[in-house]
Amino acid sequence: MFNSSINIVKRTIRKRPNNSHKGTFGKVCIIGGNQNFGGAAIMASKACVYSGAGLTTTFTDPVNLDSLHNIIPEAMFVDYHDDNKLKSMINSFDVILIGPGLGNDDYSLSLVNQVFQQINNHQILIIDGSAITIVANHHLTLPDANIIFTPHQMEWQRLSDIAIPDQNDKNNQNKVNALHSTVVLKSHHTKVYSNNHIWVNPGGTPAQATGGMGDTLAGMIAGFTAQFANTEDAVISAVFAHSFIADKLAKNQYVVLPTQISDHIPQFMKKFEN
Ligand SMILES: NC(=O)C1=CN([C@@H]2O[C@H](COP(=O)(O)OP(=O)(O)OC[C@H]3O[C@@H](n4cnc5c(N)ncnc54)[C@H](OP(=O)(O)O)[C@@H]3O)[C@@H](O)[C@H]2O)[C@@H](O)CC1
Ligand SMILES: Nc1ncnc2c1ncn2[C@@H]1O[C@H](COP(=O)(O)OP(=O)(O)O)[C@@H](O)[C@H]1O
Ligand SMILES: [Mg+2]
Repeated sequence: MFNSSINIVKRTIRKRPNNSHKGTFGKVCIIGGNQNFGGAAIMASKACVYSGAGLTTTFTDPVNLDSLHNIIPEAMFVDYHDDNKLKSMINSFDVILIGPGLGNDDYSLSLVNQVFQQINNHQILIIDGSAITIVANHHLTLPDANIIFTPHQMEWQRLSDIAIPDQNDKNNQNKVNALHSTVVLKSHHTKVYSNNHIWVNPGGTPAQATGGMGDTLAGMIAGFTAQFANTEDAVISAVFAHSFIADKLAKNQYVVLPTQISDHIPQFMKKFEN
């Protein structure tokens, strides 16, 4: 399991061509971070930039602007209340990540609806955190796009109607097929379900059990899928990298912070590039 996962990572993370530029490595939009959960959008943005996405733009509440730029000045900012900007920019991104720290109020719902209405089927849409709860609570119809859900077990219960004790491979795969999406079901043993294929993460540590860890993973998945052509392999590689880095840090640390994982992504990618 570990060796086959390493093989996926090695065939995914390509050496960067000399004649490349930032546009070669994908444009990502991250939508999230209300007045209470700004950290989630910032952590996702940091993870995305450190994963090597060429350009990252964060649509968030303006209260988060200074913190965003203090922590990750490489990310661009758009006020997520600016409907016209969202409308005019949305189709310019390769990957849209919506949900980290988005919250569940009416405005969050309207943002999810706007994205669902405008996204096209060439784009990758990662639905995380609050956005999963919104899709579930409001029974939203999914748009025609390359969709990746990243639920923890409770979010998956809300979305799938499968109670946590009943979340076995057969029940999960049936629901995944009905959703026509990839699902990263996060737990102490995260699994990636796609197209009748299940990958089980060989790594992970309880040192990861801290708020923001999933926001960071969502940002990594955004960064990896923006750069690497095989989306399923890119998702698996991001999940693997996230826990591989955590496992290494946990050898000397009681708890691993999400932002520390991001700090180590560039070294991880260098180690496994091919
Ligand atoms: N710094 C920031 O800005 C941060 C912002 N954040 C943002 O907050 C938003 C809400 O996300 P959320 O995950 O915190 O809340 P919610 O969806 O209600 O789920 C929690 C409920 O599910 C249950 N549960 C059962 N199994 C579980 C499992 N395996 N893993 C996890 N939970 C499990 C759990 O049960 P409990 O453990 O409490 O018994 C509890 O009842 C979202 O947008 C996110 O991005 C956070 O990332 C934190 C840092
Ligand atoms: N005990 C554990 N062992 C391994 N991984 C864990 C453990 N607890 C949490 N994680 C990982 O941490 C992340 C938590 O995601 P999530 O609950 O969405 O966090 P948040 O929304 O606070 O950012 C997932 O990637 C999950 O696999
Ligand atoms: Mg989460």
